[in-house]
Amino acid sequence: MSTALQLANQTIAIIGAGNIGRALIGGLLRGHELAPEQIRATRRNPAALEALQEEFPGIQTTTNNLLAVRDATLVVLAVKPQNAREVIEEIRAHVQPEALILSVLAGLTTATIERLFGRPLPIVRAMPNTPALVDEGATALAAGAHARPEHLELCRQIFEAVGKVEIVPEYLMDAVTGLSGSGPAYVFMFIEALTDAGVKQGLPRPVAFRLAAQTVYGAAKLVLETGRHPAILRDEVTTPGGTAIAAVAELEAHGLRTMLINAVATATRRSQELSQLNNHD
Ligand SMILES: NC(=O)C1=CN([C@@H]2O[C@H](COP(=O)(O)OP(=O)(O)OC[C@H]3O[C@@H](n4cnc5c(N)ncnc54)[C@H](O)[C@@H]3O)[C@@H](O)[C@H]2O)C=CC1
Ligand SMILES: O=C(O)[C@@H]1CCC=N1
Repeated sequence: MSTALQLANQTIAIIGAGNIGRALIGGLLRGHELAPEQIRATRRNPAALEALQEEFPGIQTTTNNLLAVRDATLVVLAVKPQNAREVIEEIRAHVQPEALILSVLAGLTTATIERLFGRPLPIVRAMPNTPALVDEGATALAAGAHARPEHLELCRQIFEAVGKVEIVPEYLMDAVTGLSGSGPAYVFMFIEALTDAGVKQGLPRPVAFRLAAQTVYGAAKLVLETGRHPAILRDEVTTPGGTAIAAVAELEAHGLRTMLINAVATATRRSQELSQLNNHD
């Protein structure tokens, strides 16, 4: 029989508190279940750590990973994939035997992480995205071989503080990385392009920018809140013989859908390649 792990009882070390790590600290503290003193954050740049301390008063910040992990019950690996090996080799002898490892690293399997630690340990793999910074993240979680359901639940609580969570089998994490992990980049390009399009038609850039961003936000909200199929919602915009259908035909002619399908396939392949690279000694 497994017992639930309480977020309030955790001591959390965030190794590599950059964009994603910072988003998690914000979400954890806004949830009010955890005191700032229960969080230790590391990164390389002392000035950036000072800024983090100012943003989140009370958390412990250090450039010393060993100091951060020694009493941690949950260790979050949030460095870039290329720094993962050195960081794991540095901390592995100092991580508590019972600690849960939560990895947000793209393209590093739980089996590889376990091999780098050199012993069986509970690992949960997460693929969040940067809208977690404004509590609108989309995160997928996958359990490693030794993670128990209560470990997965604890991680779900952490990411639900900064957005929506899906649980998937680990083999789907590359696809998640291609879709929602990398997806904000595609949407930002879309907003930028839509802004340029408005400027080309004579709108002042700040006005075009606000209209473009709000259109993307509002359309996403309409899909999520109504639960209706996007094709039906699109049909409601396209007045017969009107403006929207003329533009839709143009987008179809230039292969918008195929472009996105291929872009996500390419990002998924790249995530698979990174997994292969990281699997080799
Ligand atoms: N940026 C994104 O949209 C997403 C990133 N990820 C994953 O999250 C991880 C972090 O990405 P970001 O936050 O964007 O990167 P980032 O570069 O903002 O943060 C990484 C941090 O790690 C620190 N670091 C590097 N070496 C270190 C060491 N030896 N000890 C302690 N800290 C060290 C750096 O100082 C930096 O602050 C990556 O593995 C990436 O695959 C996952 C999902 C989305
Ligand atoms: O581009 C990357 O590798 C990371 C993972 C998902 C988004 N950014």
